[in-house]
Amino acid sequence: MTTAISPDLLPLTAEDGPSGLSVGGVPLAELGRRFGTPLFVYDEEHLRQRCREAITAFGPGNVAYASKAFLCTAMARLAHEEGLLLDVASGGELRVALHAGVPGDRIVVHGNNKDDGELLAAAAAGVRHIVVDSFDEMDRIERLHATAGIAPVPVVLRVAPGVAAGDHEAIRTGGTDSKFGFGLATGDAAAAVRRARKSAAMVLAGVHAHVGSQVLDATRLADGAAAVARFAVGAGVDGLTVGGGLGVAYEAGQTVPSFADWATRVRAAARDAGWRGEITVEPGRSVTARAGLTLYRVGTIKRIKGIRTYVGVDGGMSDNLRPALYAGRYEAFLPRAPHAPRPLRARVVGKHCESGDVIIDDAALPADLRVSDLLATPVTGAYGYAMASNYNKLPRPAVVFVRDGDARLVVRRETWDDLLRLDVPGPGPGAAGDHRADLATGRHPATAQ
Ligand SMILES: Cc1ncc(COP(=O)(O)O)c(C=O)c1O
Ligand SMILES: N[C@@H](CCCC[NH3+])C(=O)O
Repeated sequence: MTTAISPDLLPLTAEDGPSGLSVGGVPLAELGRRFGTPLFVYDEEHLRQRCREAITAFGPGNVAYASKAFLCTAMARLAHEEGLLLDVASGGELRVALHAGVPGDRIVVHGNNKDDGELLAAAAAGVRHIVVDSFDEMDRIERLHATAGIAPVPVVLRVAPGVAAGDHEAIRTGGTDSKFGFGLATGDAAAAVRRARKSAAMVLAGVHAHVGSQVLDATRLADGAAAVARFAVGAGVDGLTVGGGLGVAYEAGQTVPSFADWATRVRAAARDAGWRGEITVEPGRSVTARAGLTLYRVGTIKRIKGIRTYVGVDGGMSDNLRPALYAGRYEAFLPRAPHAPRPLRARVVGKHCESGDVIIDDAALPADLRVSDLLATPVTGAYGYAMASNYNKLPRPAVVFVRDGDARLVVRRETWDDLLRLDVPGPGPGAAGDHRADLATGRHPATAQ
């Protein structure tokens, strides 16, 4: 492919100008200089527009943003301001949502293995409902009701519908052979409904299914919805959530269903199954992916004659794990020349100590690419920062939201000092003696009383 980057992969406000490509009215070159690289840049207008499109398609109150795709205080606030509920999948995500000011009754709580602390925090926050995933979780909720005095909690039961979809094995969830949910085929889902109805600790508020993520075929999303809707109708349950999973285009030419297509397909499937109520969804990736891009600085270009060219950038698998984990594919462009043809083939790699640290296996790039160029990978707004790590002790990047010519830092870059903040101080350089910290208390044995 020698063509320029497709506008379909760029955030909605992306625009070419004398300083190269800008997003939200701010040139990417300026963002790279001001905030450093690697940098996650989000088009705030794009994020808000996707939230609105989802609500238009499914109706107010029927869309929960799956915060696992990308969460920080600013993102939780934005989704809440736009009228979305928040789907959190751990006590940590719940903590961020509450910190952002999202009221408990706008939050739904997921997780296949919630511990007592997470369940207590959810109950204390008065969450809209807990999505219960297992009989062990029911035991736990009943015990906490009996011993910790938590009020009966609204619960939605997660069902494994026997429909699994998604572009990689690791992100398919809805099959019967899955760690998630009560199997429909096994009879566990029906048993879970009976048990929830009898329990004094739970108020049954609905059923839920999620077939998988990065699903490009709306038929598969509809199949999952049909299976869980049929079950809900048979069981006489009132609420129906059909999960998230709507895919996005990472490369030019991929076609993806819109929120409206998704809503139409899922509604028709549920109606055919006899469902007459509202349908709730939990999109993550489809809200944030294309709104975000990553800026890197090119540091090395290694040409191996007759083999290939490696382009080394200043991030890698610590800010985008998707290529290594799911063979995720991306494109790249130079913000200084967004319309440039891209005849150069090269492998874009990170700075981590392993050969699997690949961002784009076979990227198309402009021929005049040089060291110190700013390079952008679009469609990194979902599961990029969310899965970032400190591998090789790389500080995690900063995140900025851009809008109407302003850039707002929403997550600051980690510093080298941040990399030490969890380390338990030892006896200090040069001190003799036992360097082992007490693993249970976190104190050095010499100081333990
Ligand atoms: C239960 C549940 N809901 C929603 C989502 C969000 O999925 P996506 O980001 O694919 O929309 C996920 C992740 O796949 C999930 O596990
Ligand atoms: N982390 C995955 C998606 C997981 C979906 C959450 N259930 C990805 O980047 O594609």
